[in-house]
Amino acid sequence: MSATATLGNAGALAGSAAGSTASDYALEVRGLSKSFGGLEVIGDLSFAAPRGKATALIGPNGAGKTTVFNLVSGVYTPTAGTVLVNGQDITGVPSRRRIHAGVARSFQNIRLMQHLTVIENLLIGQHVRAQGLGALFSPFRLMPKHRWWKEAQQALDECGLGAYAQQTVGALAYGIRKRIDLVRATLAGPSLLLLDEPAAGLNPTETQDLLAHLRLLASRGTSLLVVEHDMPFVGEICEHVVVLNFGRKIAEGTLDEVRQVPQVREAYLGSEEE
Ligand SMILES: Nc1ncnc2c1ncn2[C@@H]1O[C@H](COP(=O)(O)OP(=O)(O)OP(=O)(O)O)[C@@H](O)[C@H]1O
Repeated sequence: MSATATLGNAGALAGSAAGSTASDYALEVRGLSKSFGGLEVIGDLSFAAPRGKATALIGPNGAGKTTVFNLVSGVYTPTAGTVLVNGQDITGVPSRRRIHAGVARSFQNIRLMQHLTVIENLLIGQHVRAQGLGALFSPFRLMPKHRWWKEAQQALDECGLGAYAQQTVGALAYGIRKRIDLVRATLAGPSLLLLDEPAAGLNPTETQDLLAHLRLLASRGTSLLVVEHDMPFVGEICEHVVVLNFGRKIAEGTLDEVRQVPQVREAYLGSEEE
């Protein structure tokens, strides 16, 4: 086992951030804590996600994975600790402005408008990119075929989804909708993309299509942080794995490395293997 398969927070940065420059990491969290009404849900969590790679955040139900996503994306304010994206401290940046720091996310539940077409949904997503005067002019309907429309169509084409552009989202298969939601999240060109259970509910073919889509994003330099229960999926795409239990990091390393950590086997993978 390498030194990166660390136990607990004592070794939190020993195998990740220490000795390297901040720019090596798409994401660093340092000493992150979050309490709700006096109940600590995330405790003194530190880890780093290498730039241009996929990192998995895994752990049993209730371990705190979604809470970490909410802290990184700014939905929650941490009780303590810092969040750095590409070396920039974004801890105090409001959620709506984190896209400008390079952070985008998808959700467990697809957030597309069912009654609109695929391209209309993507254009609405584009609206968050607009700042200043641009924000006053919705790209939706008012400016058909303008630059954002072309970018949205191009993004669909690149992922093999171009034929769906004019179809109503509600009529599409679940796996296609999930990938449309992924295109929506990537249109702003995030450097760090947070994916909450991207493979949940997908059949094997859809899962392979999603993997190809994510590999395309990674090949273009997008760093991924993935919460996922599907370990074969994690093994396919994630070069780095962080394991949480009861809001604390219990291991960090490759999937093979963390599988060997007794605490991980007890907390999560062990029970699955049994
Ligand atoms: N807003 C909140 N208020 C109070 N407690 C919360 C809140 N959000 C999360 N929690 C608690 O924090 C803990 C971690 O929840 P979280 O959803 O982050 O876990 P998870 O690892 O994502 O779980 P799952 O795999 O089931 O999605 C749970 O005990 C949950 O009840």
